[in-house]
Amino acid sequence: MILAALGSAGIAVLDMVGIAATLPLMQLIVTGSMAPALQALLGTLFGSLEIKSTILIMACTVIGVLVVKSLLGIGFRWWMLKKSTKLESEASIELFRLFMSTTYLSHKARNLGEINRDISAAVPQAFGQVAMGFIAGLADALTIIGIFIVLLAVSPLATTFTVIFFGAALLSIQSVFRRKYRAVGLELAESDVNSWAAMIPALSSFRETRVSMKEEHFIGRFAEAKNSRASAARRLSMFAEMPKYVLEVGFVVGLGLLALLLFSFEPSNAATATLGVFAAASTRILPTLNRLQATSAMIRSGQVGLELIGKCVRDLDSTQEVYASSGRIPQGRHDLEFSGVSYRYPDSEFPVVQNLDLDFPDGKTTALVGGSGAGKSTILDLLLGVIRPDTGTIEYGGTSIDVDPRGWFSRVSLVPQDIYLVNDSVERNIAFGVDDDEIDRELLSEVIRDAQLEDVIDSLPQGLSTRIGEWGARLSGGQKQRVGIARALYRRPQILILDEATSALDNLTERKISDTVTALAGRMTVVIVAHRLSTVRNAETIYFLEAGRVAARGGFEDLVQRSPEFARLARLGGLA
Ligand SMILES: Nc1ncnc2c1ncn2[C@@H]1O[C@H](COP(=O)(O)OP(=O)(O)OP(=O)(O)O)[C@@H](O)[C@H]1O
Repeated sequence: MILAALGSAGIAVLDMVGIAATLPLMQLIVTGSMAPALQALLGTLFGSLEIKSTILIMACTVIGVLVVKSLLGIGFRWWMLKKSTKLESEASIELFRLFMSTTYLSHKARNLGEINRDISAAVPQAFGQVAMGFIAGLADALTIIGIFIVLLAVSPLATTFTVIFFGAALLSIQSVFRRKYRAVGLELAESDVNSWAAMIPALSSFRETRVSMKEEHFIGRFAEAKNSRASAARRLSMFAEMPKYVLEVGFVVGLGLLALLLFSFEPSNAATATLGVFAAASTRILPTLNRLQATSAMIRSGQVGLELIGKCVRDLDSTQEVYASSGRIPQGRHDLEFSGVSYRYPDSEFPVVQNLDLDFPDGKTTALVGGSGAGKSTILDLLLGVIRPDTGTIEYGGTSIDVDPRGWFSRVSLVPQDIYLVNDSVERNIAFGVDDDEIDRELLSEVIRDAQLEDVIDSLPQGLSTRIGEWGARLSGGQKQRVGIARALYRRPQILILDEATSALDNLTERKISDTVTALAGRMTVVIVAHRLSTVRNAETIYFLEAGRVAARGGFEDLVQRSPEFARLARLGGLA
């Protein structure tokens, strides 16, 4: 910022020199004479000169100064753009990093459209418009001040008049447009969120949108947002340009009034020379003033971006979670234990899970079942370590998982119900988030075997390199789940968690996936969360949950005997 201000000041000084040099040139052209000191200086430098040669030397000096100023101006602009675009990309990266290190709960409460607006639109608005605007405005303001200092030396009367005249014009323009710029900035930011809000649901639920024939509804909402953006952008450009026309008229009127003033108070020769200098200065002042106006529009509308980022950063700062790696999670394989765990969501009145004691013995399969709202997903989030118990402990091999979150994350792997598959190769979908040259081919083959994916890959046209479409569109539900299991296994977890991983599958496919998981038994601890009891039939221990508490615990047959509610559900599922 300091360098930018210095650069702007340097260019303003050159501007001053350029304008100052035009004064003796104008005097020479109009009156045929110039200040004796300057005449003496030229005499010392070039010997005695004819008037034509003197004019030529002075004209060359003015042109030289302007050329140097322009070249420096281009260099300065290039340097500024380099700095500001770099800062802008750094700010976007930092904001993305903040979004990625916020707590899981605060992330869940966010809106994707707003995240996109903040990173992709508000940051450029704040940097491109506000920061760059301030620097450009500073350069222009300094240039104008510099020119006025020179003009003040030429004619204090004319300068005072010009300052008052243009100052009043500028202030009135500002007072008319000031609020409009901000309102337009708000509209631009709002329409960005709205266009996303129309696009995301339509594209994410393409099939439902098609069958329910709601395409036009979403296209209409998108069009509304885009039209509102176009109208706001049009108004912003117009508001930014409007002052130009006002100033142009002001310039002609101002020059006429100035001529009147000068010719009333000064001899006509001197008045003509002064007017000439003012006319020359005005050709420089006018575009600069126009730019200053446009910059002010840019800054005001961009301020909305700055405010959005400020709010977003304050909010993110208060929800940042540092996931340290202390290396304290014990090496090797151990049991996982919940003791007296209770948890209440910040906005819920009562604890969602209460005083839970759960054991997940090493190498065994443990299942969590229960009706909707029983607390299964909450327990799973506690187990993953993305939320923390209010009371009680979760320990792995006797060490709380809280003391080493990163160490703990490296031991667990999750197969969610809706696996997010990207439109990329099978290979990249399994080794998710790993650079190509770092993919461990041996491990890849191993997990493909373990997830019983070999036949699927053999049937694909380009095998492992086949692109599987957005959300794995080329694959069946069961195949997607297998890719999900392979992805989870690629991380070599000690605890594999399946969250309703088979709930959307038909019985036969569910059976196959269950067999795949059963085949992993003994090699790792498996935790299955399910509604459907058929999925958990083979689990060594089943926790039957009701309203956040363990209603019953045991093997499948054991629970059918001991829990009437469990037995009822098993009968409903044709399992008892
Ligand atoms: N982010 C949240 N904020 C407040 N309450 C929540 C939040 N998430 C879940 N709950 C509440 O906690 C309770 C348990 O929810 P949870 O999702 O753990 O149940 P579940 O057994 O997994 O249900 P389902 O089988 O329907 O997914 C529910 O009453 C739910 O409304």
